[in-house]
Amino acid sequence: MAQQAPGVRIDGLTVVYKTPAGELPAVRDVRLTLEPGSITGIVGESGSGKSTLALSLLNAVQPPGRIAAGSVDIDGLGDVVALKGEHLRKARGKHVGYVFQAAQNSLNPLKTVGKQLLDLGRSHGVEDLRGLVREAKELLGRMGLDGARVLDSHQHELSGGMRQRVGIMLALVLNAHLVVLDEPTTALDMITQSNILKIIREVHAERGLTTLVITHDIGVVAEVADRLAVMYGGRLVEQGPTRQVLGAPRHPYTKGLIRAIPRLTGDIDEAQALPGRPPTLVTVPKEGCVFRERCALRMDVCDTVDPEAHVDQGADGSRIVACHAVTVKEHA
Ligand SMILES: Nc1ncnc2c1ncn2[C@@H]1O[C@H](COP(=O)(O)OP(=O)(O)OP(=O)(O)O)[C@@H](O)[C@H]1O
Repeated sequence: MAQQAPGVRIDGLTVVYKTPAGELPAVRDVRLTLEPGSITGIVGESGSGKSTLALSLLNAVQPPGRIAAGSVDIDGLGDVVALKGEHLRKARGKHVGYVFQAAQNSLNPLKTVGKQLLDLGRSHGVEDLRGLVREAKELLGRMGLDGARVLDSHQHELSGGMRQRVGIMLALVLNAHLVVLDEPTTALDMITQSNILKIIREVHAERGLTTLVITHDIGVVAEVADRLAVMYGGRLVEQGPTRQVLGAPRHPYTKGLIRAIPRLTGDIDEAQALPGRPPTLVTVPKEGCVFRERCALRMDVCDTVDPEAHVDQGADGSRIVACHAVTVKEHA
């Protein structure tokens, strides 16, 4: 089954939002490859552009946003940026399963979960609707919920954590082989979160999926992802195999994120919050390095030249870092 997992190649992707100050990029010139069968985590603080990037995988960026440049090439689908209308609708759900960040609120309040499940199945031409319900119950059961009861419930009868799990079920139930999970576990306590991440990993392996997990919580990525991409101010600043990036981070922003998490440093007294705040669309620098305002390694060149992504090919996959200071130090 593993051969069904699609590869994804995002190249030169720029997504802008219209603001009173003009069209400003929330995602800028992003290049990212999701290897077939891998789990990739994208991590970054609020506003770094993670959700916008995730929506682009479905060509689902809504006005006032638009994809201004680049391509998202998915095996079996082609460039989704060029897909339109019915082709696009069919691709969503069937080829690309997704849970949006707002999953907790995205259920229709007037219909039971079961009715929405049937609507989803019908809109994608599923003939075996009984099979679909069976599958949904099975997934909900694995996530610790009473499937029959949940399917009979309306949104208001479910807690935030239950809705989140319903969102994950809806992302997986149509058997899409590319799955995008945006903040899949934010409403959950630590034990339930860990449990859900374990299930996501199991289902990923059983079905031979390619999975993208978006989160602000580097601990989530540490638990679930094979590869990690770090996003800041609409740019990908570091990428690599999760263990390597967490064990030996190279970009000053990645180092700061890791230092801020007691769970990862192992010592609550040693955790240090990252100073300063992430930029907004308006305050993000238009030229030079997007991270320089918060960076201890800032040099003159950072003010004017956007650092290029530097690629090192390793046995476990490439490590990529975009930082002048790192490049100067490591390649002096
Ligand atoms: N509809 C919109 N109109 C204008 N600006 C937007 C819109 N949606 C997002 N943005 C801006 O784009 C930037 C990226 O937002 P995005 O939601 O992609 O980031 P994120 O990393 O997913 O953050 P969060 O975790 O808070 O959702 C932010 O500065 C945000 O304010």
